[in-house]
Amino acid sequence: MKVTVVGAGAVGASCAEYIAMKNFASEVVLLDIKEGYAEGKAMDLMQTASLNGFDTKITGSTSDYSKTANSDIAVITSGIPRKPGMTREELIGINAGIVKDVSSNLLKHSPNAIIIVVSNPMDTMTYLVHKTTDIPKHRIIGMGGALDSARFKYRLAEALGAPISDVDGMVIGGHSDTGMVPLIRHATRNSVKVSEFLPEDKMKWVVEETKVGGATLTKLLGTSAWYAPGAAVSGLVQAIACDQKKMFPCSTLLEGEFGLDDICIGVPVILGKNGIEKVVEIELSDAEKTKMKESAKGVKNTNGLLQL
Ligand SMILES: NC(=O)c1ccc[n+]([C@@H]2O[C@H](COP(=O)([O-])OP(=O)(O)OC[C@H]3O[C@@H](n4cnc5c(N)ncnc54)[C@H](O)[C@@H]3O)[C@@H](O)[C@H]2O)c1
Ligand SMILES: O=C(O)C[C@H](O)C(=O)O
Repeated sequence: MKVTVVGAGAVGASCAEYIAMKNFASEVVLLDIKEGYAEGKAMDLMQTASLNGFDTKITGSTSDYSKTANSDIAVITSGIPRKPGMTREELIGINAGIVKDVSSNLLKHSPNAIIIVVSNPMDTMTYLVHKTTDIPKHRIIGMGGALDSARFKYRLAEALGAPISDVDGMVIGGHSDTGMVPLIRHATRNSVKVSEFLPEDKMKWVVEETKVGGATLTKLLGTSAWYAPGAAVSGLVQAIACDQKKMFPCSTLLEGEFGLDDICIGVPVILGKNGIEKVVEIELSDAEKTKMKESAKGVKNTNGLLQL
């Protein structure tokens, strides 16, 4: 199993590290445009192998896509991150060109690869890959919901005063400060609905903190987060590489599901060796449907800025 990660920055390197630590891939190639940067990150990570007990071979490449040839999975993390006060949507001007270029280069050398898009604004970048390549939709996956759901569980555990392992929950919708739809109605502590434990105002707090989870970290760090994003990507890569048939919320092209069309947005999917093997059309309440529609409107507005 060969995995390429384009962009050896904060998220790319974190993602390569988690993939290696989980020890399921034979090879991870990091690629970046900064001279020597990916090679340096790869060497540093390889020097953790004996300490952390993994056998995954990590190599680096400066812009040489021949090194990525025949990758089974390719992750796109190349592009600029936001700074405090910015929205993810403001990154479109620079990142759209990068993502278009990178996906085309990747597919020249790995025509059968499954592509995981991370660069922001992620739902629009996923749509861009769909529009500018000719690969089937089940091989184009946007990562956002897995991360947002992890943040949701973090906030739920905090509000409940419970260990995170007791908590389950999912966030669908667009990966944006206003577009996320945390499904609080479905969230549970050990299969008991959280509404049994939390008052309305606490649940509202959890939802609002989840939606601005990325912005909160960006304010603290001066740039956007990388540990949880890297871990979330590694979870998707492992589900595909190990054919786990796991359910994650991912951004995928919808053609009528959830009443939405011609849009990539976060919905529950089953991930296995073929990429997205199924969109799981869960029943939404009227309020959740309205939030999903509003979220889709926001993503479509951003898609409208693409020069296709
Ligand atoms: N979808 C998500 O949940 C999620 C989570 C975190 C970050 N992100 C996004 O991921 C992207 C990367 O974030 P980061 O913190 O790693 O940024 P970073 O600046 O640390 O790393 C980005 C890297 O991309 C490289 N790069 C730029 N253009 C390139 C090109 N054409 N080819 C190859 N490499 C190129 C840069 O040299 C840099 O090393 C940002 O757009 C950020 O918003 C998304
Ligand atoms: O917040 C960001 O800009 C990066 C990423 O989308 C995140 O949610 O951490």
